[in-house]
Amino acid sequence: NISSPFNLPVLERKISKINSAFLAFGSNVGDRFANINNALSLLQQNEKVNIEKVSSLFESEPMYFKDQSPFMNGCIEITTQLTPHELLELCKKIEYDELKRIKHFDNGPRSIDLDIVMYINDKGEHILINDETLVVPHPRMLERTFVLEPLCELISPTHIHPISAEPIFSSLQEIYKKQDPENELWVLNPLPGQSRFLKYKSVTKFNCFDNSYNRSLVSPTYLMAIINTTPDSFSGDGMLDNDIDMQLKHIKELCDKALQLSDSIILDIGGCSTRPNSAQASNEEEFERTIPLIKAIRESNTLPNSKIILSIDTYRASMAQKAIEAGVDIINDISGGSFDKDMFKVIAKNARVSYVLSHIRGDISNMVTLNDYTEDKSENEEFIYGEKSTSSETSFIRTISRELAKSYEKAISEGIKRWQILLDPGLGFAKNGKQNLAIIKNLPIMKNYSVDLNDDTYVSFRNLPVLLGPSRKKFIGTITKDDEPKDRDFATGALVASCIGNDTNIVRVHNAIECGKSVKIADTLYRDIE
Ligand SMILES: Nc1nc2ncc(COP(=O)(O)O)nc2c(=O)[nH]1
Ligand SMILES: Nc1nc2ncc(COP(=O)(O)O)nc2c(=O)[nH]1
Repeated sequence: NISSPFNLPVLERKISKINSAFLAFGSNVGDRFANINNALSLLQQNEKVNIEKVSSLFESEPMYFKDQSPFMNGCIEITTQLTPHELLELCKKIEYDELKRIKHFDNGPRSIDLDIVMYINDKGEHILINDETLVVPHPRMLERTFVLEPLCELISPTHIHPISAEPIFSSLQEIYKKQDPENELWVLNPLPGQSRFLKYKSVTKFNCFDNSYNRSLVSPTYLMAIINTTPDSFSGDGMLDNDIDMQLKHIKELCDKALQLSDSIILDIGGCSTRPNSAQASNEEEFERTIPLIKAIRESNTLPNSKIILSIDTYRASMAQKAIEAGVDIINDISGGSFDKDMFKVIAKNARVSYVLSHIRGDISNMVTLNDYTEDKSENEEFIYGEKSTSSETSFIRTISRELAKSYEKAISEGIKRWQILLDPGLGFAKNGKQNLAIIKNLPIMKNYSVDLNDDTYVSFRNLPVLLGPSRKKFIGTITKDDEPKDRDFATGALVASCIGNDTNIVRVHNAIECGKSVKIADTLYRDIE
């Protein structure tokens, strides 16, 4: 387990707001994720450096010299009192002295590479350097999607490159328009255990009808199967008695069928119903219903464990910690960290565990009364696809996104890394039926949303995976006149296909066998996946 280097309490954050710099990191030798985490940890430990932001994690085929392993890349934003040359010295010291990098040849394999991409002084001016040891901005940054893509998560869409005098966003768009496979990237969510990741690939497609270029997912949608061990889940599929053998038998049948259509399956174990106004299970009850089953799944040698990604649906920090110790990969928290103040700290301490950050207002008992989004209280500058947006058409989805961006910023400030986060707009959590449909329809806008939050913090949802959970919810039954949740699977399948058409990364369903077929059809139709 790599301890998170960023879980310094806010008060201890170093005052180093003099200059800022953007660094690119890369690794393609050894445990790439550990190398990167260790390098960032060593940077953070320097008293003249403070890591302000970390991008998503990317994987890409090697550029220039092809005959080597795929690289893991990303970018960070730091504030620093070091000069550019002192910063270069620190990067080299970390690469060679601390992490024992051996340089074979230019563009060759490396355990870690830290490059200065841009350096900006306290007046906000780009520092330009071109001497025999250092060139800033990095001379090859504008030809590298593995630098520009992560960088565009950290800078505003209007950020101009000091040499090209073009917005850096535009340079990236121009590379993508070439539609060259060499420039394609995978986005990764790390999972416990070396080389286990959730992976998503987007490519740029030309739309001949309106001559536009759009990015869309081409990797398979992940199926998250709900394993309700609560007796009172609204969908009535709770496995009443905690009969582990019965549950394992059900899970085996589920996996055998579902894995005929996909390479992996996420099992979301839930021991506490979050149906509106439902009575909340005690800690003990939730523990008894979930942890023994998680352990039994991980200890089973009849289940296809290498293809099973385990999630626990809990808003309790203590439960999350116990589930991580029992072998869970993802914490699925419907509360966005708002029900338990310790949740973010638990996630931050487990750098390889992923976390579903959901939008909600209020709590289980009052969220149904909190779905008034008419007042667009945005005093923030908001962007959609990099363009400023204030239109009333997008007011609702911008409000959801803005509130979720504030939860995201709080999670990051408590040490969670961007690459751990999956977003969920929370269908049915402080939303009525029409609003749930509006979220699904406007999902591409949320995925391409960014905002300048008050304390001049820029948050972008670019590349963050999205999970949607429409399955068997009341808004479906209202439309199809199905009072019984179990009768809503066919309609859920139709809705799941629309979610996939709108670029969702993961869908959470009750009937994983039947909805797994909707996922397969939709992936084949929208993502050209055989
Ligand atoms: N995908 C990918 N390919 C690469 N090829 C060469 C270099 C060498 O970069 P340098 O010029 O900064 O040493 N770095 C990468 C990399 O980080 N990712
Ligand atoms: N990430 C996520 N988790 C969830 N957990 C429970 C429910 C409530 O539905 P259930 O009781 O049928 O599980 N919905 C969600 C959801 O929409 N997203």
